[in-house]
Amino acid sequence: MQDFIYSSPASRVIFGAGSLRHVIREIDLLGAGRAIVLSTPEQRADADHVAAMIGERCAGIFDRAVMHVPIETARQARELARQVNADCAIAIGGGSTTGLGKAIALESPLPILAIPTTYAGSEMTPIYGITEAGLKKTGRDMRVLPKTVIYDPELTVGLPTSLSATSGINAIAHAAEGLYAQDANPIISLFAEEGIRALAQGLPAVLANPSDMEARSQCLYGAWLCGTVLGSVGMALHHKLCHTLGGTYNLPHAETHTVVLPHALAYNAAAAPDAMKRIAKALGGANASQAVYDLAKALNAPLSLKEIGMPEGEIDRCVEIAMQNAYANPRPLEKAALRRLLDDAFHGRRPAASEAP
Ligand SMILES: NC(=O)C1=CN([C@@H]2O[C@H](COP(=O)(O)OP(=O)(O)OC[C@H]3O[C@@H](n4cnc5c(N)ncnc54)[C@H](OP(=O)(O)O)[C@@H]3O)[C@@H](O)[C@H]2O)C=CC1
Ligand SMILES: O=C(O)/C=C\C(=O)CC(=O)O
Repeated sequence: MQDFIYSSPASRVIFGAGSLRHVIREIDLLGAGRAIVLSTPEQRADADHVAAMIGERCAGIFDRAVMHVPIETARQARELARQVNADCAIAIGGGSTTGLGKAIALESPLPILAIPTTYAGSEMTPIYGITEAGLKKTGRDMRVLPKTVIYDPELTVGLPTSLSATSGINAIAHAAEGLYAQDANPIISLFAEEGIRALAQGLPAVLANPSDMEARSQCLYGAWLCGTVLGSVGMALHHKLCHTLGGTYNLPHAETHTVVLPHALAYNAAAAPDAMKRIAKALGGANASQAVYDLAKALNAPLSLKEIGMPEGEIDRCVEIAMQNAYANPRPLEKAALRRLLDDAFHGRRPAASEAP
């Protein structure tokens, strides 16, 4: 066994159907008085529900969270939190709403109580992202890690099956790259394997019956574990490519992860054989990249970059951008192979069984 460093994230997690009922107790345990509740405009009803549950402990609602946290939105939310004297922020929603909470925590001492309703996993990471003048900057800061997370699968029943599928594969991507991370460690690898297994089991059952609480619980449990992996070890080629594609062509976040993952795994397969074995085993398949592709297909998820909005003729430009910044990856970045990867992802081809470079 190799030497390793393991740091335990400091979040308190409350998990279970109906666990939202503990929200006042959790505000108390944070030592907070009054909370500002954050949501997207479309999830305003969820924010209203939380506000009604906490009554006079609600200092106000900010319902303007949007994807990628524009700096203007972050400033408005920070200002409202200040005006209403909130000493805690409750973020109910997906990664966009959690991201807004993080932007507040970055510049104030407000602890975040996150109530995730997708599988993106942001609630378990100290990673923040803020978009200014069209450019998204990400960073790591322990101040933004939510202090408490309430995982209530009942709140995910309304997540459409299409988004459940892609958000679930977004979570699997965190775990898959965690298994071959440069700073991987055996504990986080256990989280990764178990997270993939739970999602691979839960997602088809959610597709069959979106109200199946056992399946919803499996998925949210898997999302928690995969989010912990994202927050604990470094990501590699797959996440960098998705960041480039999402930022350059404004592609939808979870869908981009879903399309790219099989191809990023095929690219890295020969350089990370142990990780591939563990990913394949957790997915119940023989080959990691094909098993991810087949799962996405079975879930009726998008399989090509073309169908999610990437324009034709952009692959070379994308390869250039991907080659610009050096980062850790099991296999070195090779222009021709990256081009093949992106071409396969653009057309949605199933990765070949032989994954050797
Ligand atoms: N910092 C980090 O560690 C991480 C950050 N992220 C960031 O988070 C963002 C993506 O997060 P993601 O969760 O995928 O997307 P969003 O938070 O944008 O949510 C995606 C969609 O899900 C809808 N939605 C969420 N929950 C429900 C629900 N329970 N029922 C019905 N609809 C629901 C939202 O609807 P509506 O808009 O209609 O409310 C929205 O359309 C990106 O900006 C990404 O970069 C992602 C992972 C980790
Ligand atoms: O871009 C961010 O906000 C930070 C990290 C992620 O989105 C992780 C991911 O690509 O899923």
